Amino acid sequence: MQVSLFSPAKLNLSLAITGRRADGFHDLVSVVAPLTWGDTLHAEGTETRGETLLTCDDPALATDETNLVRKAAGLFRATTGWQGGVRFRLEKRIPTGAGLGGGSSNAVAALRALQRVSGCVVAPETMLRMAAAAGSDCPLFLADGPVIMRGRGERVEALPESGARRLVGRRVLVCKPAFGIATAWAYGRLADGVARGVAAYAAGEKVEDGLQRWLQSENAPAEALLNNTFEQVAFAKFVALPTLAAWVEARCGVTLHLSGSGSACFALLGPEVDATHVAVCVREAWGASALVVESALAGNGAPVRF
Ligand SMILES: C[C@@](CO)(OP(=O)(O)O)[C@H](O)COP(=O)(O)OP(=O)(O)OC[C@H]1O[C@@H](n2ccc(N)nc2=O)[C@H](O)[C@@H]1O
Ligand SMILES: Nc1ncnc2c1ncn2[C@@H]1O[C@H](COP(=O)(O)OP(=O)(O)O)[C@@H](O)[C@H]1O
Repeated sequence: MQVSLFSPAKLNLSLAITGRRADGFHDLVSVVAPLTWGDTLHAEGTETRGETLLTCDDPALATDETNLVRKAAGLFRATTGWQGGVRFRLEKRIPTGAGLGGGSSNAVAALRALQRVSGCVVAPETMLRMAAAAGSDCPLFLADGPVIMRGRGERVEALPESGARRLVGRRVLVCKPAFGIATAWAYGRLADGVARGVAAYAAGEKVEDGLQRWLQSENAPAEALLNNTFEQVAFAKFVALPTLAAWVEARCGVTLHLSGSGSACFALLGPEVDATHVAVCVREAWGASALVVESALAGNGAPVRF
């Protein structure tokens, strides 16, 4: 059997990091949505028992055991006992180190593909457990629409309909400079700040109150949701980010935000905004090597139940 699965990028519309846990990870509250833009993962069964083959059209991405597609396959085999062979082919479009969740999305696409290729029936709770073991950002990709993500990332619930309809279908412009930002660096920078007495974390209760208010205020636009704890540390270190944000705001009247730990930024585009004009401004500031993509927030509104 051969399957081809779309593996979307994500945007953290809101991202509040609320504190460091005893296990070294951080607790967060984030409204996250998949995009209509992303990678494609192809998978087919092979005759050789136990083999996992992986090729990728991006030569810069390692296809060894560090690749999250392989990690997901290892978790799937260990969990289900499946011993068949599989060949993956990854068509990569989402850049790494971007805060767009490309690797995490690929891991969930691999789990879904393996369900089909192996014929194993896997319960939703088991899919969630495997996804959470693959990476903090993986569970959110089990939903096909906007979610509220909590804990380390393993607690996901569908964004209530009143919120989802203000997000799904919104046009976005995503841009990324030539450099990336490592997630561990960004979390480490927050923790360093706290160690020096800086109030780097968001107050959990205030964040939850704000989110509930946004959900209940039917007229509050998606724009009122946007904030990201990482912006302060990322913008302080990587000055190309605030420089671009100021340039795009002045030239196009569009506000850029960081996605996840960066380095990708995004803007929600109103119907009046000419995305091509914004793209030209981004390239004027960051040069031709910058990635600029127009996409939309995706979702079918189906509830996520585990
Ligand atoms: C910041 C976020 C926001 O959605 O996204 P990205 O910017 O990576 O896309 C996520 O929390 C990233 O999740 P993910 O990229 O899966 O992280 P993992 O591979 O599990 O962990 C990478 C490293 O980040 C730190 N980490 C990650 C998640 C978390 N809740 N607390 C942490 O402290 C840990 O230092 C860990 O070693
Ligand atoms: N299939 C994959 N696609 C992208 N990155 C991967 C993959 N497998 C492993 N990685 C590694 O995972 C790390 C983070 O993944 P990435 O897609 O950049 O997510 P993010 O930028 O959202 O943290 C990168 O350092 C990358 O090398």
